[in-house]
Parts: sequence; structure tokens; C-alpha cells
Amino acid sequence: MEQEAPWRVLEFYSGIGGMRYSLMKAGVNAQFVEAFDINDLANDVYQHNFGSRPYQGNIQNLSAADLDSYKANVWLLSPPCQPYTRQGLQKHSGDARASSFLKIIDLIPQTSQPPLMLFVENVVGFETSDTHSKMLDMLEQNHFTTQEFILSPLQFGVPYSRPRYFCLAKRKPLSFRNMALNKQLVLDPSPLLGHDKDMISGGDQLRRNSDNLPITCEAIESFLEYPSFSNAFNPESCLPAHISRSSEAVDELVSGTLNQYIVPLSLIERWGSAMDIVFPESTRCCCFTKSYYRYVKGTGSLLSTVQSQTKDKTSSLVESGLRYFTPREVANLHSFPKEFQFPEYTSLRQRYALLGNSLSVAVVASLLSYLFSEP
Ligand SMILES: C[S@@+](CC[C@H](N)C(=O)[O-])C[C@H]1O[C@@H](n2cnc3c(N)ncnc32)[C@H](O)[C@@H]1O
Repeated sequence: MEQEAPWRVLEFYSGIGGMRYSLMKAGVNAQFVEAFDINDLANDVYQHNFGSRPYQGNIQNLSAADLDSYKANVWLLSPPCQPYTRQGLQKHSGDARASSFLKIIDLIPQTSQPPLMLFVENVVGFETSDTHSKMLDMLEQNHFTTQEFILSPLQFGVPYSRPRYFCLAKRKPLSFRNMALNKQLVLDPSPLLGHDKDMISGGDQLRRNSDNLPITCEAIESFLEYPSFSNAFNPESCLPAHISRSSEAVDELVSGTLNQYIVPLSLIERWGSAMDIVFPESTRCCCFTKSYYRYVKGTGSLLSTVQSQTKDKTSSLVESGLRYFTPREVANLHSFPKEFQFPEYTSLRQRYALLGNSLSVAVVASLLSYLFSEP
């Protein structure tokens, strides 16, 4: 059989390439025509892994003629989330960081060849914004059919809570495999997993509570870079009195690179009660944000390296050997492939920041595979 021409893909707000990895994982025959990101360092990481450097400019300065010149038929977009986050001021389209995406929304009708498929990722909260209303109006007026999802890696067996909003759009005459979901906001991954017949079609009945799904997640342990370092992760400053401070493993740890992942005693004392602490055997951890490692509260989970079953009630946080997840472990929870690497010169904080801005490849690959499937 003759091989069909690859889909020509544009990746807007490419960051460290989460969308690209997702499309690769979905097995779509695609050619990445161009990626766009304003962040120099994100582009370094992208280039390090994919060999090509994204266009390093402001997306807001693109014209319809620029976009037409790529002759692309698929656009993947993960615009900045800050205008729509619950923690932010929720200025929506009034936030300057929303303007480049609003510009794209304006440009689509002005292109001579609008994309055939569009995929947008953002935070939960986007779906109630005025930017969202503008996007849906534009898509409808330009003959796109849309389906929207809010999904989390937890629903795909990954022990990681990162619910995100997704909009999938196809320009007519293209249509979705499950047309019953047109114009719906779906909170259930079943249609993506080919379980369409299990769905109760129509209205709110689709909106099942994601956390109530009978999904068994793998234990966090399988995502750890250093699972065997559990006891060694007792930092010198936090060692329980009964453990010898001169033990070889501890010396090695304290002098070695692992030291940087140990949560300092001062932070434990100050923020202990606000920390989200998980264990290797836990089947859930919290969303890692771009501020992980800079701030403790609400930025991601910390790992207690003392097994919970060996921990008696009186043992304190100080004794629980708290450490940060390493960037590789965060990448694993984001389902990034093993080959993904940061350039040597990137700092820990930079790595966490870039990962925190990225996405779950497990979730997005599944959505993209559904987007590209035919009825
Ligand atoms: C939410 S992150 C997307 C991350 C990406 N999906 C990934 O996997 O890493 C948003 C990205 O958009 C970039 N960005 C924000 N505003 C931009 C603009 N006006 N022009 C170009 N890039 C922009 C940021 O540098 C950031 O990398």
C-alpha cells in the first residue's frame, strides 16, 4: 500500500517538546515543520533532544502569511497558563500573557489554508475563560467540530495528579471517531481507550468524577531514579539519633550529588505541615509546577524515603528522610521517554521549571491518537 504523505505539524509554545513526544508516542505519521517558543533555554533543551531549534520569537508577531507559508495542516498549542490558573488573578484575556494566543485565534480565519486539526492544552479553569469563548466561537464560525476533555494521568494508570483541559478540533468534512462527544466537555478517558460503548451519551452523565474511576495506578516506586537510596536519603541534618553519622552510605550521600535533593531541616520545620508527602509505595502524587524546589507549598510532592509500614506514629517528619523528586523522576511521571535529557549546563531549578511547564505525554498521546483516528 502506498504510504500517505505525513501530516505537516506546527508546534506552538513548544517548551521542551512535550507535544512532539506525545505525537511520536501516538505513532502518527507526522513531519514537524516548525516549533515556536520565546524561551532561549527551552529551545536549547528542545534542540538537544530533537536536533532542530524552534523559531525563537514572539508568536504574537506572526502574520497569517507567515503561517500560510508553512503549509501545515495540524497545529498543536500549549499557550501560557498563568492567565487562567486558580492561583493567579484570573484576568483571562486581559492578561498580557494571553495576547499571543488571542492573536492566533484571530489569525486562523485570515489564513488561506486554515489547519485541518487543532489541539490546545491548558489548565483547568481555561474552560470558563473569555479566551475559551472566543476560541470556540472562532472554531464554530470556521467549520470546526470540537470535543473537549479534562483528564489527568491518574486516569491512565500513572500515579500523578495533573488534571488539564484539552480542546480537540477537526475542520469539516473531517469528523471524530465518536461523534456523540461533539461539543461536549468529557471527564472520562473511556472514549480514548476505545470503550465508547461503555459511555452514557449526552450531557452531564459524561462528567464522571475522575478520582472515582476504578483505575489502579502503578506505585511511585517504578518511576524513581533512585529507589534503592531510601535509607541513604536520611540527610545528615535530619538523621535520627540512633543512626550512625559516620556510616559509609551517609558519607557518600552527603558528599555526592544526591545531597542536593534532600529537603533541608529548616524547610521541614517551617513548612512541614503544608508539605505533600508521599512514599515509594504511594499510588498518587501532586502536580509538579514550575516552582518546585524554589517553594515547597503547592508546588509538588516530596518523597519520604522511610517506608510507611516501618514508620511508627511517633516518628516525625524530620525522621522520614524527605527528599525532592529528581528532574528525571518528574520527567518519568510526565511519561517522557528515557532518551529525554537536559543539556549538562542547565541548573536544577531550570530543569524543574521547564518540566513544570510541560505536560503528561501519556495523556496527550492518548488524546492525539484519538484526534487522528477516523470514524
Ligand atoms: C505552558 S508552556 C508549554 C510547554 C510545552 N508544551 C512543553 O512541553 O514544554 C508555554 C510555553 O510558551 C512559551 N511562550 C509564552 N509566550 C510566548 C510567546 N508570546 N511567544 C512564543 N512563546 C511563548 C513559554 O516560553 C513556554 O515555553
